[in-house]
Amino acid sequence: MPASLDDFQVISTIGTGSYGTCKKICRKKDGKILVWKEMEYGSMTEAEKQMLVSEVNLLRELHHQHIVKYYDRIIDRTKAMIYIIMEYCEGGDLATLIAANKKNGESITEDFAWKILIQTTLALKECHRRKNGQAVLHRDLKPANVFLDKDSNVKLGDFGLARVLHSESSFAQTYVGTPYYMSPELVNNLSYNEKSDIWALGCMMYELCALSPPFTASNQSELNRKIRLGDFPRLPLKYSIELDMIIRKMIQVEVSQRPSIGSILADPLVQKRREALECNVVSTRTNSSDNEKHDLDNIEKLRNNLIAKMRQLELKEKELESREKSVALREKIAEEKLKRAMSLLDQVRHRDDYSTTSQTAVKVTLPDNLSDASLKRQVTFHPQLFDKENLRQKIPHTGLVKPLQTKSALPYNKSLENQLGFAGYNITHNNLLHVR
Ligand SMILES: Nc1ncnc2c1ncn2[C@@H]1O[C@H](COP(=O)(O)OP(=O)(O)OP(=O)(O)O)[C@@H](O)[C@H]1O
Repeated sequence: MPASLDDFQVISTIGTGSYGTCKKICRKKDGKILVWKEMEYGSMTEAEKQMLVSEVNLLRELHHQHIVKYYDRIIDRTKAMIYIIMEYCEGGDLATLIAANKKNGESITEDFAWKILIQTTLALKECHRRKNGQAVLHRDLKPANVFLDKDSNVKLGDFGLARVLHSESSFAQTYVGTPYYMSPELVNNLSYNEKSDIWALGCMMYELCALSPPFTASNQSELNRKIRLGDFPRLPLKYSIELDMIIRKMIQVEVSQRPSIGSILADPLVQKRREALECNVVSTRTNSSDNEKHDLDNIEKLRNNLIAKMRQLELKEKELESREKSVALREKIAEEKLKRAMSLLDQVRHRDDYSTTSQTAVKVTLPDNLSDASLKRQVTFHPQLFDKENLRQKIPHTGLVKPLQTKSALPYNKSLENQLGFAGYNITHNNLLHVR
């Protein structure tokens, strides 16, 4: 029994396109959520109406996991309306995704781009499969016609409908989309073919990644000129050269240079990506072999994490080793300097021993700026005892001494400052000897 409008309950309006309004509906008998597209056919000729009906019937034969499933059509003659009932794609469409990414300054991942490319190609392959010797072309491949299910898998929509609605009919005149994806052969008024769908797929993939179509212009003739030239910028650098290359191949002005669906799918990189994609799909199911695979994946991940951590440790060890080496080197330099200082000090002592007078003693006073009278006294010490221990004994409470200008064989001079300074004493600019 054919379905009737009463079999469904409208839940909400999803949106309105060029040809009609899309509504979310519930099938009463089992509660299944679907959508229908309401289109008014009043302005169509009888031939167009027939064509529309036969196309919708054709859609029912297109069964593919990446094509929006068409369930039924209901014709309401009193209102001259046709309702096309289809699978509900809760992930929305790619046009909405592109707009959201543009707004939020985000972009899709490389993996997601490959997924969309592969799944849309598979959907096109199913459509391009010749029926009675004639390929079914999409003719309106664009982000707004590529939907996503709840797991972000592709569901190609509006298939075949575009074929009818874009024909040279009065109805087709209502099409108001901007033809950014028009291929050079269409710009040159040549016929649409399978490779025109490939061109559109390349343009769509480009826009999905770059968030802007490959060819843009403010008017149709400028756009046509750019399309004929076929020059467009590289994809943003975050995308691989391989992805850029495959999209570039699809957007080639020369039709024969564009790859067919078959050659896209035969590309080794596409095959590798496809295998990975199919593995992922399998691992999301819940049978035991999937669980085993999931476990193996987890072990592999853990192994990779361990390897990465070991590499980090190795790097840290190397860093520590080189730090140790540099500390050892610095210590060695310091030792040598100390040795040199001690030997200079020895030379000074030796020179002082050589002198036979009382000049061997160096008189030291506390600096004037120490106000405590008890501290303001002269201190005498022998250069032989000129080391930290003795100075501390001789000058309690302070490390400051002032060498007197005596007949000592140890006159204050810059070199002495350097020698003593290094050996543990500082002599400041006003002849203050500071014990460190
Ligand atoms: N099967 C579907 N599942 C979920 N949402 C859908 C489905 N088909 C269409 N939509 C949504 O309904 C709205 C209207 O879609 P429709 O296809 O009528 O027009 P359009 O694609 O936005 O524009 P145009 O008709 O110019 O291509 C869009 O927001 C679209 O994403």
